[in-house]
Amino acid sequence: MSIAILGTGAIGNYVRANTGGKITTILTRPERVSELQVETGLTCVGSAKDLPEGTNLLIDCSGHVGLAEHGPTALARGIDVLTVSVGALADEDIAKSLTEAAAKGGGALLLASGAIGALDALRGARVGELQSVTYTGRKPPAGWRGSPAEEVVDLSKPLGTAVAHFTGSARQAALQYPKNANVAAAVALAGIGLDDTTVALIADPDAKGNTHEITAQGAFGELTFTITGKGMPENPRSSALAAMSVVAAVRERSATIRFA
Ligand SMILES: NC(=O)C1=CN([C@@H]2O[C@H](COP(=O)(O)OP(=O)(O)OC[C@H]3O[C@@H](n4cnc5c(N)ncnc54)[C@H](O)[C@@H]3O)[C@@H](O)[C@H]2O)C=CC1
Ligand SMILES: O=C([O-])CC(=O)C(=O)O
Repeated sequence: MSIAILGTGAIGNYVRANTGGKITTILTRPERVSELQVETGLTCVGSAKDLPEGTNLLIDCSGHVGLAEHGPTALARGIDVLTVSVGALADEDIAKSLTEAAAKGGGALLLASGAIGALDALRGARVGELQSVTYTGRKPPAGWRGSPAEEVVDLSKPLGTAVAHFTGSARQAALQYPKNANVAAAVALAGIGLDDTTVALIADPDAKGNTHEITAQGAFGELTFTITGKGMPENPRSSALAAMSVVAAVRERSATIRFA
């Protein structure tokens, strides 16, 4: 297995450090190629066109722009792309370009479960009639820095109470909060879709971590799922579980017994 990675931030670095040397190539911005090559000793390239022959997996840990920029080229070359930037699929142009490239080249776009769980239950539940799915994301104020929450609430001052700075569909959430609402998109894609999944995003001074809650009702019964994840030290916006889920997907890729 020859694996490349895009993104050398909090998630990307964790993934590289925990996949036992399986990642041999870094796809980065062209201006960073030489510097990163010296820093890491790995092959570094500035375009998906230049990924070495034989690369069969590109792991995207960069965000929506990176996936939109490099995903289609990799997929068109027949390279599978495992991504945490699930919310990018809320943009119809990006979704179309990824889908067409995958159909043309044979690569598959693999969605990491990321910072959330219960996607397996939703995927099963949607086979029967799934009536409603809601997702609530709750983070400490610092977890919303750099997002549109700042237009609704002053995150630099202590918050006296929890503030819901977004309510709407998963598609709107994913488009407006590219760094915070990938889980909303994952819940939607596993369940009743981006336009029918109801989302609330909350800045909460009492939040003990990044809390994600799903409720769902359908022919299967009822589901309530809550997880309180620890933010990554390098980036409190991103939960450690998101990075762990990518490592798990890489490890399971070569396992003979694995979850389907
Ligand atoms: N699915 C999920 O549960 C989660 C998904 N995410 C997504 O993962 C992304 C990355 O998270 P972190 O590692 O915490 O962020 P980060 O900001 O620490 O790292 C992002 C890295 O990607 C690189 N990058 C960004 N755009 C690029 C481009 N166009 N070309 C090449 N490199 C590019 C940056 O230089 C940086 O190295 C977030 O922006 C978010 O979209 C984050 C948390 C959970
Ligand atoms: O890491 C998290 O807690 C969730 C997140 O940022 C996202 O969904 O983009």
